[in-house]
Amino acid sequence: MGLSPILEFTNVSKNYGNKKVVCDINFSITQNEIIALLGVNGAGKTTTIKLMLGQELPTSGEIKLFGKEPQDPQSRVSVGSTPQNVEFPDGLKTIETLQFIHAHYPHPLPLENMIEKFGLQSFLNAKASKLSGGQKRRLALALAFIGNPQIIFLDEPTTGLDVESRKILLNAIQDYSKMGKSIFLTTHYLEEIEQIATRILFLQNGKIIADGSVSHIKSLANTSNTKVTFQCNSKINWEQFKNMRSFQNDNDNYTLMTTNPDALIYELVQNNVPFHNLQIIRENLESAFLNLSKGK
Ligand SMILES: Nc1ncnc2c1ncn2[C@@H]1O[C@H](COP(=O)(O)OP(=O)(O)OP(=O)(O)O)[C@@H](O)[C@H]1O
Repeated sequence: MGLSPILEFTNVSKNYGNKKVVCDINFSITQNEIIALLGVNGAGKTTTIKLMLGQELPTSGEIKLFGKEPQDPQSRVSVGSTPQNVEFPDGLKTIETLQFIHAHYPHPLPLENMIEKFGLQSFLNAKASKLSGGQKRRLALALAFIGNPQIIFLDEPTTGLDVESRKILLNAIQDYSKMGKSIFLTTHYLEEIEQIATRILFLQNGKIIADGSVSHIKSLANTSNTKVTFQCNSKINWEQFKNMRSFQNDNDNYTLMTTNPDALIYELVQNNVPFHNLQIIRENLESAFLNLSKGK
């Protein structure tokens, strides 16, 4: 028996005036997923998150969150989120803000753990509205997790975070998914997401043009090529190398393209090619993203 979906989009479209921002998208999310929604600026990522949260209504199609409308308060209790821009009301201190939200949930996570996990100790008594941009984001992230929801939606959560805070967040996301929960996030930082995402949705002009694991997305985007670079100062008959797809050289600096770098390097060694400064540069999600965005 399959897991019942947490969220389901069926033929969902959203227009603003006569501009189609989300076009007939279908997907569902189940337990234990870390899903990254990728796409260039204006692709429709924030709109998709707003639709998921019931902050916008679809022009057509159906969205179900825990089998209910996303605006239904019963489904909202199992959802955590942070918007792209976070603001807090004047007056409440950080600790009071945490306590206030903590008290709203039936089975919240321990407050102390959240304070420690997101490094909030040093500004617990400061007014939340007066925190720095990065501190506000850390507080907002703690608030997204604090209710112990089944799914958390994060719109560009690492934007404005320093290196340490990014690490904290990425760990928090992984720990959370180990508890069987799901996280849905948008991001422009592909390198960090490549490490943790179990699934990538790729949005282009409001359409999902790819949906799958990081390796699936890379394979779709034709990134099976690996670059092998080295320096070599002797003349070589390159035609003999079966595992090489192409080569370029600039004097002694060589760049070879291959789908099998291990086999190619073995061939170089077997043929006594006197190379040095060898580097293997594997294509990453970033290049997959660029290829997909360009429609390659
Ligand atoms: N309330 C609105 N009214 C009219 N147009 C809107 C509205 N909100 C978004 N749009 C338009 O919808 C398109 C998609 O916007 P959206 O914010 O969803 O993109 P995004 O993928 O999140 O972009 P970014 O990476 O820049 O955050 C854009 O062209 C934007 O101008």
